[in-house]
Amino acid sequence: MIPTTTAVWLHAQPALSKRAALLAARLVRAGVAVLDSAGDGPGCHIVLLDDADPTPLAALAPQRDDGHVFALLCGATPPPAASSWAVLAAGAADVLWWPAGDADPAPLLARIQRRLAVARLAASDTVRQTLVGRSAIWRALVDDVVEVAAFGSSSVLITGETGTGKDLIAQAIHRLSGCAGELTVLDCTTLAPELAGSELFGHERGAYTGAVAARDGAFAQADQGVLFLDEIGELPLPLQAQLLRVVQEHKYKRVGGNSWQPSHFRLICATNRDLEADVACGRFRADLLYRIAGWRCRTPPLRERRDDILPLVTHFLAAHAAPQPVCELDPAVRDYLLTRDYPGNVRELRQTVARLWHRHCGCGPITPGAVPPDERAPCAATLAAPWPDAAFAGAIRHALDQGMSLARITQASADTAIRIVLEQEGGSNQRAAQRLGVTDRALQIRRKARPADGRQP
Ligand SMILES: Nc1ncnc2c1ncn2[C@@H]1O[C@H](COP(=O)(O)OP(=O)(O)OP(=O)(O)O)[C@@H](O)[C@H]1O
Repeated sequence: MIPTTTAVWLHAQPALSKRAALLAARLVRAGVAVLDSAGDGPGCHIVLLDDADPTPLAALAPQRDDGHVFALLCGATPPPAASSWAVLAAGAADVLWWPAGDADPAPLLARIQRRLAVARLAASDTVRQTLVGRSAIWRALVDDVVEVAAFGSSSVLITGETGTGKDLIAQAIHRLSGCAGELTVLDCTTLAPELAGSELFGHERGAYTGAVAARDGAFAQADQGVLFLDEIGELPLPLQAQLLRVVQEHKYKRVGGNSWQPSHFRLICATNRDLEADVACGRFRADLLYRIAGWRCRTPPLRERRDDILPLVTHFLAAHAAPQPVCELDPAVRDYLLTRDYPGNVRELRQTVARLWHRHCGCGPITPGAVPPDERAPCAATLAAPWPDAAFAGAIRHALDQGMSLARITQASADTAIRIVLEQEGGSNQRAAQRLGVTDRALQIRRKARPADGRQP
């Protein structure tokens, strides 16, 4: 049952107000607090729509990026697939056919309950303090990871460039999955072909020269826990074949042994390779890929989530500064960190912060002198680069191609600048106004007039 402290906002197109009243009564009977349809706030939003026209979704429930909008399509027949997809594309977390106002709300309540549970876990200190990031793409990934970890048991394949947090995600899945056993980590790049069988499956005494005692392998160690095969894409083909049965049936034989040993483990694999391409060129077995990829996620490179740079910097600085409070950044240092490239992704950012920290001394903010001399040139070049640049012109060309007016483009540019700076300044209106060169009051008025300015235009 949903706690009654949970707000559920009910919105409906005018023609559906009777249906909404019936549904509200059912929800209240189920112990849910139903709030005024005119309001907006934290909690779940339920929107009743005429399935012939799903477009009013955004107007009825102000666009949210927390995945808490549920659409009920109220046509007499099941909605056409295109309507459902259109509603999802407009921002709904899920779409249900709602043929009658007094239908059983249990399916809807189950979905709301799941969303709220995922949101609670994703917002918990343990998750926020380890999987740091506030960009929409990162938060969506964390929601997915939390859901699959805590509410599923499938194998997970994590793909992504080096340094993007694959290892961290694997650790988080282990923590959140609530399994009794440990996280057993095996780096497939370190498996020597002649010892790999023993590393994975263990061996019996006398199985080969030097095997003076029986030994457990990774699959035995991972029993009741999680087995993390890092860099699975580097596994040689013969070893891939050996994994098929144990991954599918959760039983294996030790090297030199005859009996099947059971092992109940959850499998997580990670790679920075394109496994589909490897399958296509015969480097990776398709049958193994299907088995390890019960659920997949991709950790985005830092260049796709630049809004996460400052929160990550604060996170790494806090670790260096503890137990002292984290120090501020001089604006030039902040610009340097925000505009620099990070081919090594978060790992490189972490090392960059460590270098700054080691050169920083005394109290006060970290100043530009802390940036190592050999790293200053690209920064100066970036700052000296002309603006607006080709990327900006490309974005404007795209907007014009979409038929946008000058007013709309101007509006969207201002909205984007405000959104970015507010995110970078942790929501502080005062600091954001200072950076945007407007007064506090002017920014406040604009945000009030355009409440969506904190989101993607
Ligand atoms: N979202 C994040 N929050 C906090 N730290 C992070 C985050 N993402 C990555 N890191 C840090 O960056 C470093 C690299 O992360 P990790 O080892 O998980 O990356 P990876 O994708 O597994 O890299 P590789 O493919 O090279 O093994 C680690 O020190 C990790 O703690």
